[in-house]
Amino acid sequence: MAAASASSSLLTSKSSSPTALSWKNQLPLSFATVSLDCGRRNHRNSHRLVVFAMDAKPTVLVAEKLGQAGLDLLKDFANVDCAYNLSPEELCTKISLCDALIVRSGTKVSREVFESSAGRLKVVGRAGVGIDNVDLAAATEHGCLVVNAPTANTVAAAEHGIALLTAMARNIAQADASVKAGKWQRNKYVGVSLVGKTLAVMGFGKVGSEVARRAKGLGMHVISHDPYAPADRARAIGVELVSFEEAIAKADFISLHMPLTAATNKILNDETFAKMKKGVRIVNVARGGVIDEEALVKALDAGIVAQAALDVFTEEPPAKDSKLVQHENVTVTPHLGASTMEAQEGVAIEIAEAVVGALKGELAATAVNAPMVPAEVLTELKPYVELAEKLGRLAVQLVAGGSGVKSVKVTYASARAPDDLDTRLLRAMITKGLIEPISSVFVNLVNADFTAKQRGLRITEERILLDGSPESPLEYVQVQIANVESKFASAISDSGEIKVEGKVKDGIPHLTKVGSFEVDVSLEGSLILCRQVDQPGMIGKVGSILGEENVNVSFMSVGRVAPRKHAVMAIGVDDQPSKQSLKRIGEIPAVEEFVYLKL
Ligand SMILES: NC(=O)C1=CN([C@@H]2O[C@H](COP(=O)(O)OP(=O)(O)OC[C@H]3O[C@@H](n4cnc5c(N)ncnc54)[C@H](O)[C@@H]3O)[C@@H](O)[C@H]2O)C=CC1
Ligand SMILES: O=C(O)C(=O)COP(=O)(O)O
Repeated sequence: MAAASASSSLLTSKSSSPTALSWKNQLPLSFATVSLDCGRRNHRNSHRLVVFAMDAKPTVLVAEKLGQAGLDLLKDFANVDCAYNLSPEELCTKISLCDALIVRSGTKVSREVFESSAGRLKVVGRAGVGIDNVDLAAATEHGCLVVNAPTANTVAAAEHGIALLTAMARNIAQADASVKAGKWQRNKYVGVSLVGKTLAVMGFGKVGSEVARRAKGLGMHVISHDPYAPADRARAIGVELVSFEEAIAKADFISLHMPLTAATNKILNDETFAKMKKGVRIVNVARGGVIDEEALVKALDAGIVAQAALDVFTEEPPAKDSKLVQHENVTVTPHLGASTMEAQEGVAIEIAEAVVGALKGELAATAVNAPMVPAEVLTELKPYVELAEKLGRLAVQLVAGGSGVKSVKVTYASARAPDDLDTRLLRAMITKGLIEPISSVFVNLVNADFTAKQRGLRITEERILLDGSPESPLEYVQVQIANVESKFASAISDSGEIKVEGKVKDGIPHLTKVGSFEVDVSLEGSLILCRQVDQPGMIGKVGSILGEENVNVSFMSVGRVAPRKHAVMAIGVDDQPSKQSLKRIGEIPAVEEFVYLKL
């Protein structure tokens, strides 16, 4: 079960302490066995946490239409409840019965949704790219993983962008409506050519770069603004990255492909429209919010913007009498960028795999609010992950007095260069170990840093660079809690902190130091730490008390200062000794102090 405790903790629930809740208490699933298997899965680079469902399935609420192939994948693993067009209130009511939720862009996954789920919701899957409709901060605070499907609709969105660009330039929508109304207005619908014109692609990510590639094929001169895109990737397809000011000033056409963030909100506004070429044409298949829609109407009326083609709106659907939608120089579609048969099938599979994987405890490759750890790294770190959680768990159980745990220092000693050691996973597990034994909060990879911060727990990390060949990622890990008393005084180091140190030996986490005493005990089951006067027969005395009530001793080690002086004995036990036995151990005359700790 040692692997179970470490692995289940990665993304799921409290489980590793004997006193902690089991999976049954956390997920309304009757998961019986958990084990870690760091193999590759399909094409994805993700580790696996294998969970065997014995008699119940998780429930996945699909709140917007999803392709059949995705639904089929979900149904193999979960109960699937497809309920479309839910009001916010209905969603909040239903969510308390669901382990996962899948949405597209039409559902607001607000803080209320996470609050209403009362901890049951473990995964939100966004069947598409933009996660601006999901309250990520609230998800993280509630330990809920958010995954998206970032690749399957890229081409569809890019093709829609090009469709809008060409349709706008040649007045296709307006001309179509005119002919259908019985008119024949050949002079009214004279268009503009694309060839030789400058297109500014704003946001050179997946969609933007595909739009750029296609526009080059149409003979356009393409420039792009993206502060975070690598210039060589743009150069490779003949696109020059330029500043925002230069892009908007030079463009005949502007196509928007950035995410909606605080920085991009209303990035096209009165001020920026004023800097554009008169007669510029604008395409938006990103998010409505990147344009100040009132400012766009003004710019259209003033002739600064000759035309706009919009797939997305600040409010969707937009008001029926929206001036922007009704404007004769504006072409609109109802957020159709991702809506091709192919993209929807792809997105459905992509999100279903991500959600099922996350429910199984895998670290999702498309996690939006959790560190993504490549499979190779995870395979190597697995025993250290276990060690980290157990050291945190041990250290906090040694704390006494009411001052609270505020300041924790973690030291990683390794021969690896700091850049080769990503400690986020280890830090999250130490945090989990520190917090869970003393609270009802469950901590996972998603919410570890947030939970620590919220509790005023400051975790500082230090790395010690060792000489030698860096075969293993870490030589030892040390956890120190400052400014606290200990119920086991020997755990206080010479510098005044509670200190525990451990290492991985033959793939098994070991405790190797308590305070200033060196011990060596594998971190499995539970542990009795006992300081005694070093004298013969102590091991036998303690062993026979435990043996009398059939408590199996898995490990024993004695660390002493000097022969016949003080020694700390660490005893690993498979079963929990009775209070009576613990009392008897404490009554052995040579025993000066002892503590029983659950791992
Ligand atoms: N209309 C639709 O149905 C669809 C819309 N989308 C939207 O298209 C947008 C782009 O999607 P992807 O290309 O998949 O995302 P992406 O993440 O691959 O690309 C976004 C790019 O925008 C850049 N960016 C961020 N802040 C910027 C700023 N201030 N100025 C300029 N560039 C900035 C990023 O560096 C990144 O390269 C998203 O908003 C997404 O929601 C995506 C698919 C379908
Ligand atoms: O993937 C995106 O960002 C989209 O905008 C697509 O939205 P949709 O899934 O079609 O509601």
